[in-house]
Amino acid sequence: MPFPGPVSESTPALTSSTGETLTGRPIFTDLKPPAPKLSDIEASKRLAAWTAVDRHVLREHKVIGIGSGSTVPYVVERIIAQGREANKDRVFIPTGFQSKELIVSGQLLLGDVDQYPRIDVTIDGADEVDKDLNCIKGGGACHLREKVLAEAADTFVVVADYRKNSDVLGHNYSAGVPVEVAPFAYAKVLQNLHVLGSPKAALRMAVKKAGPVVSDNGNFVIDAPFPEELMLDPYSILTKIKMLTGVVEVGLFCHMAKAAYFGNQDGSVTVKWNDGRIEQVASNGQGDVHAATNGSASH
Ligand SMILES: O=C[C@H](O)[C@H](O)[C@H](O)COP(=O)(O)O
Repeated sequence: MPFPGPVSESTPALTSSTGETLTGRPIFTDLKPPAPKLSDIEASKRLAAWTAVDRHVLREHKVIGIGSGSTVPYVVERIIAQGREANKDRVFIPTGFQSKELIVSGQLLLGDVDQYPRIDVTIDGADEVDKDLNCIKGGGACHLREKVLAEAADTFVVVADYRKNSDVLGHNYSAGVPVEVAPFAYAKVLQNLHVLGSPKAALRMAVKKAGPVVSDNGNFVIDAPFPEELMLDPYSILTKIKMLTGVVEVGLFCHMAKAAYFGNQDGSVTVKWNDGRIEQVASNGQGDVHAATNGSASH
């Protein structure tokens, strides 16, 4: 795949309208969307992904984590658009089969987290993000590797379309909390989850295969929906589930993301920061910041 688009190599340092420290040299690329025209949702994903890459994947970043899901191809697209020069001495760490394919087909250098346990920036999608930047992840069964890459990163950034922007986890993504389990322990963990307050927790079944979904790590996945009163405190649920023997990882990412970018239908981007600020970036790139109040972060 060619590296499209001209890239300015002599861009001055960016000062964010949020006061966010964007100390490095950003790499500006052409923001005009290429043909063909995308649906509203796809355009929103692309907008979020491109904005996040422009702000967080900087010249000095050499080890970059690439997440999973339907928004991530736009992340890779925008990184490729930064040009061969910017990417020639970078290494990209995938969170699973899909992102590995994106990296390889984009002719980017593939690495793994065992070689690079410290990552400059990881950008990933999410199934839902609440007002405190807690996320449900794992709708694609990738959350174990995703969490390792998020933890390993100096900066972890989430990108998504407006449907993922929520006040309370579970409002928009009702399938439940994804729980990766060792296959032989799944029935015991299911019972434990029922007792913990998720009576409808169920093994995730494959669609075009008889039997359960098997993760990239060879494990099963349980989806455990919890009532709103429990989802108000996702960290507490996370710790309880994580203590169950047989659980490999839980798709609740608490206190991890620095910022979440949501593309909106009107062409703007809502950015929720981990200090509570909410920034509206208009389609002309101008930011408008206000503090989050009374949980009104949804767009
Ligand atoms: O396991 C999958 C990942 O956590 C994805 O990042 C998440 O499911 C979001 O995927 P999508 O952007 O396709 O909704």
